[in-house]
Amino acid sequence: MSHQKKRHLSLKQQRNINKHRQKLIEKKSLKNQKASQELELLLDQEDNLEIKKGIVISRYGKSADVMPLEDDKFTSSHQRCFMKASLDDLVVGDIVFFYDINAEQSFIVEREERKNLITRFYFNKQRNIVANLTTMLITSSINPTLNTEIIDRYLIVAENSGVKPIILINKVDLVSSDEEKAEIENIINYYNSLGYTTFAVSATNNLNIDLIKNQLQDGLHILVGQTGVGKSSLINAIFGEDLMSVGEINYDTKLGKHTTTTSRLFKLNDHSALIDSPGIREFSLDNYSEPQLLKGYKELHDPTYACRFSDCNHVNNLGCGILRLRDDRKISDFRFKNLLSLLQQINQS
Ligand SMILES: Nc1nc2c(ncn2[C@@H]2O[C@H](COP(=O)(O)OP(=O)(O)OP(=O)(O)O)[C@@H](O)[C@H]2O)c(=O)[nH]1
Ligand SMILES: [Zn+2]
Repeated sequence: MSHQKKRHLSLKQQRNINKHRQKLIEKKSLKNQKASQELELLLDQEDNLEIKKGIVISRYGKSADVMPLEDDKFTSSHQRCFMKASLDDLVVGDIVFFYDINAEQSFIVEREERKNLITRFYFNKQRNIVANLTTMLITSSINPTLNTEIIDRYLIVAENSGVKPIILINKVDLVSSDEEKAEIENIINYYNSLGYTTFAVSATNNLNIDLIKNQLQDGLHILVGQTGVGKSSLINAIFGEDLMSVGEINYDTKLGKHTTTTSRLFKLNDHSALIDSPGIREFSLDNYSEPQLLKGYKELHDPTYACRFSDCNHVNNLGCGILRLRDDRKISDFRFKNLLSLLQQINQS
């Protein structure tokens, strides 16, 4: 293998790949049919095989679809890859190195260290959902009602994973009274004052879609939110006519109702992509601890508002920082209410 072909690899990665290749050679008599086919392919073409860098754009059971990266830029193709057993927890967004064998069967031998990882707890198990996110677009809508508790829940997830949250309040074309308008403006101003970029948008009227696009020039982004808030509509509005689906072959450009459960990655430009992931569309905080929950509340980052006792019930305990925060009017009523409700939920589960 020439140095030219390995130019994207660090020394450690080269070492790992060489070790893997050595192991394959040693295991010539592998019992597993698939593995020996892979082995033969690798050995037959050893000198022609190129190691490429790519990003996982979809996962299916024992395989993954990988989009090759050229000079770290997104491309327009993808190939089906198998992987060594120790890499079977790969998720969309993972950066990998693979032997480029052919479009139907290539082989992943290395994963780059993740910048971050979003997991979800369900069926009693922690499951990986998506890796290496830059932005989480927390989507809500004013119709039927604006649910700020769900916004706060996602903020907790974003704060604990090191992903930048942006809050979208969709369907503002449906605002019907000055009173409602003022209420929404208050909420937006409050989140902005905490340092969270928050936009009132309308997918239907194309309102402020450019503001969203400006935030998505670089990196991997995901839209999350309850069903019906307009995530698919917003993705269509963000992409306009140029929606490019690489996660699925023959995927319709209009994101209408679909039943697929795999995450898909849509390229926005050479350096930016949007992920649509049913796995993270909604989820609870079942496996979050109280300190993690409190970490997700910026108002509590001021150490003067720590509770005096570690087993504080935040209801009538002396020295409760959260109650003091409210008394000092350093937290809005709606955020305080959501906080108590979320604390109750995690303490029940
Ligand atoms: N009035 C109005 N309706 C909207 C807007 N955005 C979406 N909708 C409507 O809201 C409904 C749900 O939109 P979707 O884009 O399917 O919502 P979703 O969040 O992708 O829903 P799931 O796929 O179930 O998660 C559809 O009837 C849309 O036409 C908007 O900005 N204004
Ligand atoms: Zn307390």
